Amino acid sequence: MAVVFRTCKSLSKNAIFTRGISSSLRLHSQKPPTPPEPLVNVDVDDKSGVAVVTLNRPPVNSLNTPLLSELKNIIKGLEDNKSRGMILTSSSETVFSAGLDLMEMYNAPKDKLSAFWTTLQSTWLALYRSSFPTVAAINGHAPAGGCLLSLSCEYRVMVGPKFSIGLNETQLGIVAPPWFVICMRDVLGHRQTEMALTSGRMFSAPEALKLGLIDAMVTNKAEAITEAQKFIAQFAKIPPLARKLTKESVRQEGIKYMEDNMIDDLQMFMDLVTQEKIQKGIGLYLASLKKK
Ligand SMILES: CCCC/C=C/CC(=O)SCCNC(=O)CCNC(=O)[C@H](O)C(C)(C)COP(=O)(O)OP(=O)(O)OC[C@H]1O[C@@H](n2cnc3c(N)ncnc32)[C@H](O)[C@@H]1OP(=O)(O)O
Repeated sequence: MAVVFRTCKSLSKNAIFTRGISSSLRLHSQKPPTPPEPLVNVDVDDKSGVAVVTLNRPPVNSLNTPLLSELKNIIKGLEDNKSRGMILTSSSETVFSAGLDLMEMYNAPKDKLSAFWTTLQSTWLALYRSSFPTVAAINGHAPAGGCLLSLSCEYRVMVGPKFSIGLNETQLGIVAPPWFVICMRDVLGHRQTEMALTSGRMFSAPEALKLGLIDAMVTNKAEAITEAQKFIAQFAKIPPLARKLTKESVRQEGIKYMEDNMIDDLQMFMDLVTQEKIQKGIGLYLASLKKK
């Protein structure tokens, strides 16, 4: 193949060679393919040093391994550059994130399942314990893993009233792992978390505001970003090290849970998701989404 490529390349600079099913060699004269859009975009404001991190995986920003991996690398990059803050939002007009990509969990080989979950764990930990202030500008629906990402930030501004947010796992017949529970309990307290999680209830933005699941409701994305910037600006005069250590201290339970239980948590996920009845449930749910 390498020899073929070299020979052909000399014929035309923009030639791409493909082998068809019949193994015949075909030559297409065409421009080089445009690189794929990044799954996550980052835009750092020169003046404030605040990064707007935009999930960009149409149509619904479902969280697959490559997206999670990109998000983790971006968070690490922001850490290395001593970021002043991060605003997490979506390029979609209606969906912040549809949560975990169910295709990653459906009929997947064990090595892929395992890579998916460990990437989710490490991305979540990077976000949850990040030293800089984090805000979710929730400009669309945020079910399940989408809600988890926003709960892992320090402040949530949501566009309302028509979008919804919540950890709906039980409605799907799956169980939110303990660190999802910790995240929700951090924000809602024990009683409301129990009520929300056992029912898998999704909340409209006004309901979420009343409950304290979000901190502010606005009418569009631009306002959400402005509110997020205002929240982050409050920390301009707080010494970053004191802030970081305090955040770590307040979030100690979740951080420690993940650090101490990564392997058990992976095992729990694998045991649950590979069960036949769970697979069947995910398949039916996916089919119902596609039928809509
Ligand atoms: C086992 C332990 C694991 C526990 C943890 C689980 C956490 C999770 O995050 S599980 C995922 C739960 N997510 C959901 O329940 C959300 C499902 N999606 C929706 O409710 C809706 O898609 C939406 C409200 C987010 C958006 O609605 P909209 O009308 O704009 O779009 P749709 O037509 O429904 O979807 C477009 C397209 O995307 C596919 N899709 C939607 N969500 C997911 C998903 N989470 N994973 C994979 N694919 C998804 C949907 O099937 C459509 O596909 P087609 O274009 O092929 O029809």
